[in-house]
Amino acid sequence: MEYQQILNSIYEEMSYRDVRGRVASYIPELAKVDRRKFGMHVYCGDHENYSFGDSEEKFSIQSISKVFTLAMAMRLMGEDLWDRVSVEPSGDPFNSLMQLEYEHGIPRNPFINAGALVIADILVDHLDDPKKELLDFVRKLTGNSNIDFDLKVAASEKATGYRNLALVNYIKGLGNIKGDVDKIVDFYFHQCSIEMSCHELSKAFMLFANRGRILETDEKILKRKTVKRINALMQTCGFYDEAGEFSFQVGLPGKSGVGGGIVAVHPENYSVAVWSPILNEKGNSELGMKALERLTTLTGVSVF
Ligand SMILES: NC(=O)CC[C@H](N)C(=O)O
Repeated sequence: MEYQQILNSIYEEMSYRDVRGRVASYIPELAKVDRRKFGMHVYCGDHENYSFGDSEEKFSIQSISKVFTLAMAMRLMGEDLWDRVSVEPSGDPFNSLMQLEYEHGIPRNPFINAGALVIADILVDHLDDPKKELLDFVRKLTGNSNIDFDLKVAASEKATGYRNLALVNYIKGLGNIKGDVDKIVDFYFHQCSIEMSCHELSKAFMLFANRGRILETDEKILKRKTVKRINALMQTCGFYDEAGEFSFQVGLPGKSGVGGGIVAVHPENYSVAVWSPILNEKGNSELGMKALERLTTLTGVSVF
């Protein structure tokens, strides 16, 4: 079967009516999103794109942004980065504080909130205008200069971001945050608020399926070793305490966000983004996971 046929059958088979979860509400602005939204985009190459549903509609990428900031931090710090953040799955929810105390403020991995806040500290420390440089980076990967923050979402998260404030203060107390905590959470809330469509996300993530090169321009952005490391981290840590289940069902490295987006890559082959805002109890898109399971089952292609 061709990719477009496979996507068509996933779209026909599946609906928001089949899942029981809820749209994220702890960030009030996200609760306003229509639960019926559902889209997917597969990016194989410049002229090979396949999609269905709401694949062109922008949504809040939330924790998917942690992959972009990790890539930027690795470009700045190389292997020294691993003195500040570890590379093990946490087995705990994304916003957990538990492990920090007995692991001396070194977060388990860069994709839980604790780790992403340490990465945010590094970017705020190294860059003159970190928000602008992050947008420039994502715009370059997609070739799309209109990618931007959703300032309402950033403000909404700031107003309710008690756990993230607790995390950043706690890690600072344990000595692994250098900068000003308000600046760090401000950057973090903005990175999470970036709005992108499935089309744009799958295009951006071709970087990790194309040996660190931007597909359209062939510009080399990341070393191959860096791509290997980031894909390995997506495989083992991209879904927090559901990383095993995602590997088991889908069999691709990937990253989710509480906006209901999931991006996954098949290294050296394709990248796929899916969006359905209904989340399961682990904070990952319920329909999105099911749709990706169908994709790798129907194509017969996964990394395993
Ligand atoms: N898993 C997520 O997407 C969480 C991101 C969200 N901005 C938070 O910090 O809670």
